Amino acid sequence: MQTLRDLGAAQQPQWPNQAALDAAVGKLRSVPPLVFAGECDDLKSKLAAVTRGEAFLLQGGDCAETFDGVTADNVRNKLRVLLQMAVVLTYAASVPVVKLGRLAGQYAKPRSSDTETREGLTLPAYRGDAVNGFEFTAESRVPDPQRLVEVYHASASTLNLVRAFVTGGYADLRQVHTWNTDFVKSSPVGRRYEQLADEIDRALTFMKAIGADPDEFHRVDFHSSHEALILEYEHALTRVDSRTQQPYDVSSHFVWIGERTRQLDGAHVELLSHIKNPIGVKLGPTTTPDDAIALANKLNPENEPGRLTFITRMGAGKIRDLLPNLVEKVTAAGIQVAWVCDPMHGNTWEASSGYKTRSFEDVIHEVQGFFDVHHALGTWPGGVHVELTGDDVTECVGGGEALAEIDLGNRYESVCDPRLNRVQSLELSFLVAEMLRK
Ligand SMILES: O=C[C@H](O)[C@H](O)COP(=O)(O)O
Ligand SMILES: C=C(OP(=O)(O)O)C(=O)O
Ligand SMILES: [Mn+2]
Repeated sequence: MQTLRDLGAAQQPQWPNQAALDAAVGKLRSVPPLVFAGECDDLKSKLAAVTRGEAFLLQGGDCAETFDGVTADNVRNKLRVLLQMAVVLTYAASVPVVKLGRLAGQYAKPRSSDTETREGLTLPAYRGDAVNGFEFTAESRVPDPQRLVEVYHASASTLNLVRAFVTGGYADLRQVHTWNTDFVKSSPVGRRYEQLADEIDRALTFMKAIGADPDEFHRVDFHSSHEALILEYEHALTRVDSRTQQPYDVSSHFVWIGERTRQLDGAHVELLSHIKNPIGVKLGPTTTPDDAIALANKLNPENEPGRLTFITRMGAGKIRDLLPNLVEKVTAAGIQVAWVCDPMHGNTWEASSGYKTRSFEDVIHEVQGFFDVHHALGTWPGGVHVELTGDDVTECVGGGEALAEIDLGNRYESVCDPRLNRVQSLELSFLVAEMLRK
């Protein structure tokens, strides 16, 4: 029988011990699903609204989650900044915002190089906590399939807390001020947010006065997503839904195929073509319109709105040249797709200190280019996909706090790509809200 790996699967770990892999996969096949297929369908209908130009997607979280990062503070801070950004976008632009965390499963990383060399020592590259350890020792860098079981448990803990927050009152719109308390005095963007929160308070008081049900504001819809990279993991967590008899990848509500694994005949496209979740594909600067059309035909043969999201990541200097032809041809082919901008992955560079970084200004330029291209074509700029954290890290330069290259070492905590910090994330949301309003 042909296996997924026979199809040519890019970016897979070389597991050293087949018996250990079989045991981990066996365990994963027996565990309960992390999400319910009906929830995936709900998200799909929300993404259909994005496709129709009636809603905007905010997708964000770490480049790479870590097992050590599964703490209440870390999860809460990430959720909090996403809720604040969503409020800014919804209120300032009067557009419904679909909230999608890049979390509870984002543990595996594709890499440019299979190895990493430090001071003359070459070891296998770190491929995310799903595969091996970040620590630069030969022992830690050996792929260990037991980590896949740990990914499941880490994802379950994260999702459990997120579900508690979004349904249990933390995400209640009447808490708009509370999300900002430790922040407001220290930054201009915090004060700007506070003014917006005051306006929301007044609007809520008004709505209550005219008889609206305050419980309407008590909970928010929030979904999970990650890159479907490790085939054994995603396949083991694919289950047949008892309602519809259709297969769903129950590791997450939404999964996407990365830029490095989107080969039309490759294993990732094959696997995701068989599941019913809403899915995404990253499209980098080498993508031709024919590539995109062929991917859409294979991944969404019924052309169902909400099923497929194209996440473009061209780079700030290229987007105005490359995106128009892509969007124009895909649209002319009648393809139903949500267009989302990842302004991070085309804009990474190495600072002289050796830290991988991105400039906030490049990020904004790419988003502005994305809006301008869609505006010129009459298509809908459907959302943003960002690497961010709720903490005050120093990983991307620029922004209102004018973080400089020299500051990067102060608090650089990412194990893979540099993330926007809390201030930069909120600033981005105000700028995107302005673009949306226009
Ligand atoms: O997050 C995306 C990729 O895994 C990452 O950009 C690859 O980084 P690398 O070029 O350091 O391998
Ligand atoms: C690997 C990633 O991106 P891309 O596939 O676009 O390079 C990512 O989103 O972290
Ligand atoms: Mn990344």
